[in-house]
Amino acid sequence: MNVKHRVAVIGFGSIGKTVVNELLGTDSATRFDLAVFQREGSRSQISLPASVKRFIDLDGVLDWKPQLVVEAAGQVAVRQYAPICLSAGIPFLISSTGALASEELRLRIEVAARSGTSKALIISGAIGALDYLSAAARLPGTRVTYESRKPIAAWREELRELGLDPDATDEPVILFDGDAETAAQRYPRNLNVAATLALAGVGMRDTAVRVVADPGVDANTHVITVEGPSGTLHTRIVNAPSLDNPKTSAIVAFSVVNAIHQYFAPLQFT
Ligand SMILES: NC(=O)C1=CN([C@@H]2O[C@H](COP(=O)(O)OP(=O)(O)OC[C@H]3O[C@@H](n4cnc5c(N)ncnc54)[C@H](O)[C@@H]3O)[C@@H](O)[C@H]2O)C=CC1
Ligand SMILES: O=C([O-])CC(=O)C(=O)O
Repeated sequence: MNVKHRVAVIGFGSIGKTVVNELLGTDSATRFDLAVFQREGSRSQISLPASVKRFIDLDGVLDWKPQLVVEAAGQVAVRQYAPICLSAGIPFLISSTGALASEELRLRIEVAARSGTSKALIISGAIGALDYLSAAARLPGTRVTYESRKPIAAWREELRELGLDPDATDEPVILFDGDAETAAQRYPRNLNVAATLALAGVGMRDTAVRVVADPGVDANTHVITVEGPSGTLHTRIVNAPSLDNPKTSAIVAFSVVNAIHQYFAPLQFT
C-alpha cells in the first residue's frame, strides 16, 4: 500500500535541505508530500525542488494541514511556531532543542500540546544514548557531564567577540564551564545538545557542561558521562561537520529524517 505523509519543514539550511532531499528520495511504500516554510527574502528560496510547496507564513502552513511540522531553523523559530502548531493539533518536531532551556517556553509548549492533544517531539540530533540516560536519571544520585569539542571553524565569530583571532588560535580555548541552561542559551547554534541531555537526564541546572574550541580536532566531538547507582556510561561521539554549516554535525539531518520515519512507522524505538 502506498501511503503519503504530509510534512512541513521550517528552514532550508544545512539540515532542512538534506531532510527534504532525503525524504523526496525515499524508496519504499512510504512517500512524502513536502512543504518548506521559508522567511521572505531567504537566500535559498530559489533552490527548492519543484514538487515541494513553499510557504512564507505560518498561516499558509496551517491551512495546508500537515500531519507533522519539522523545525530546522533555530531556537527563535521554536518560540515563534511551536505553541501555535501544537495548539492547532499539529505535532511539532524540534531540532533546536536549546529553546527548551527556557522554562517559560517549555511550559508554554507543554500547555499548547495538551490543549491541542498533540505532541512536541525532540530529536537526538548530534548525540545518542538518551534512552540510557533517561532510565539512569530516574535513580537519585545520577550525575551527568558533557564536553563539546569542536574545530575553530565552528567558533569563528565567538572567538572574534572574545578578542581572539581564529586563524592564530593554536591551543584549545575553554569557552565555557557551567550548566546546560546557560550553555544552550549562550550558544544557540552550537550547544542545543546540552539542553537535550538536560531534558532527558537530570535537568538544566544539574547537567555540567564544558565547551572547547580546539584547533587540534577536525570533527565535532561530544563526550557524555553518566554516573550513578545504576552504573556508568561513557560515550565519545566524533561527528563529521556538515559541509554547509561547520557548527552543525552532518548526522543531525539524518537524526531528523530518522525521527520523521519513526513518527509514521508502525514499530517504534522508545
Ligand atoms: N539538536 C541538535 O543536535 C542540533 C540542533 N541544531 C539546530 O538546528 C538549527 C538549524 O541548523 P542548520 O540547518 O545547520 O542551520 P542553517 O543556518 O544552515 O539553516 C537555518 C535555516 O533556517 C532559516 N531560519 C532561521 N530562522 C528562521 C525563522 N525564525 N523562521 C523561518 N526560518 C528561519 C534560515 O533562513 C536558514 O535557511 C540550528 O540553528 C540549531 O538550533 C543544530 C545542530 C545540532
Ligand atoms: O551538531 C552538533 O555537533 C551540535 C550542535 O551544533 C548543537 O548542539 O547545537
